[in-house]
Amino acid sequence: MGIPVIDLADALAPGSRRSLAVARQLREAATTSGFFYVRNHGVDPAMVATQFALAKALLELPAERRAALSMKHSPIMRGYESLGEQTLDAEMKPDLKESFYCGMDWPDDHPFVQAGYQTYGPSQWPEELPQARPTCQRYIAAMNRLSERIMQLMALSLDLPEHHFDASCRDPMVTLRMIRYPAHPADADDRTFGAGAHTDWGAITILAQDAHGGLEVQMPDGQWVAATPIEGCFVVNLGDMIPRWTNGLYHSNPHRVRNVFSGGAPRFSVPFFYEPNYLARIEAVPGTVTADRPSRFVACTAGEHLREMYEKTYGLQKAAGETASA
Ligand SMILES: O=C(O)CCC(=O)C(=O)O
Ligand SMILES: [Fe+2]
Repeated sequence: MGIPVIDLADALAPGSRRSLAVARQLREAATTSGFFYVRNHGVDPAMVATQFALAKALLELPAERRAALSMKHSPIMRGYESLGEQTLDAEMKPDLKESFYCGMDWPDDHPFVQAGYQTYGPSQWPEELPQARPTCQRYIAAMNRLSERIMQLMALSLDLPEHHFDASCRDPMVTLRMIRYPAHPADADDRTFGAGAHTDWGAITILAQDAHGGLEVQMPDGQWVAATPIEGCFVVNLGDMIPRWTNGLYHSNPHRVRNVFSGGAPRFSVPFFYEPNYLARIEAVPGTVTADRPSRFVACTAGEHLREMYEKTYGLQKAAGETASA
């Protein structure tokens, strides 16, 4: 069992000819590894290349400029995360990566911005890279379109109407992250990772990775399998909201990164995290609670779920009034 490649040709628009065939492949991946590649996804390769060039420019700004734009200055965690700031696997050493987080531009008077909800609000942009904001906004728009379509194919895969998740995905919580992994140290021990083993927290992640490799996925039998880069493909994986939405039928699998194949060069990756609307209710969809599969999760809102995850890995204080259920 590996990570399948799903070809989205003739499945990119609602009602397309191959939608049901793709939905079947998606179900197979979702009930096993929770990971798949997508090919013919409709995103211009030049746009992806531009995003990597920007990632390099952002993450190689002088240290004092990166510190000035630290995500610690942002109530919604936009900006720079420095080396070792996050520990994705609490049993391991702090992660050997640095990253830049940004999100969609929301109008200041949007009710979710006013409420200070996680992910809705301004990003921090470096003045010296004026192209950063428009480049990221274009990339996010393309990722939003692809994510919406994957959610529709997921609905079909669950024998639901194609548009079942559309309303939950209006005004989604999205985060674009650009990551730089330094070369893995020669004297690293087995507790050293670029990104420690973790599951993603949201609905779907669309990952662009450079050609070096280093990402591994844990299969249901416990084996770790390399998610080797495939030219022209994104890696898509399901986050923890999906098991909650499907009562455990679909999986969010652990994955981890070690930058060990790059010959000493840094590795760059650009994950895009797509989550439903902050207030969307995440509870088992029709057909997923059965006599054999009794209800396994407490229903919650998407916002409550996400907030709980940030608190876990960054040790954030719980915001007043937010009571995420487990
Ligand atoms: O860099 C990668 O390949 C994966 C990054 C990742 O898993 C994450 O940011 O959640
Ligand atoms: Fe991840």
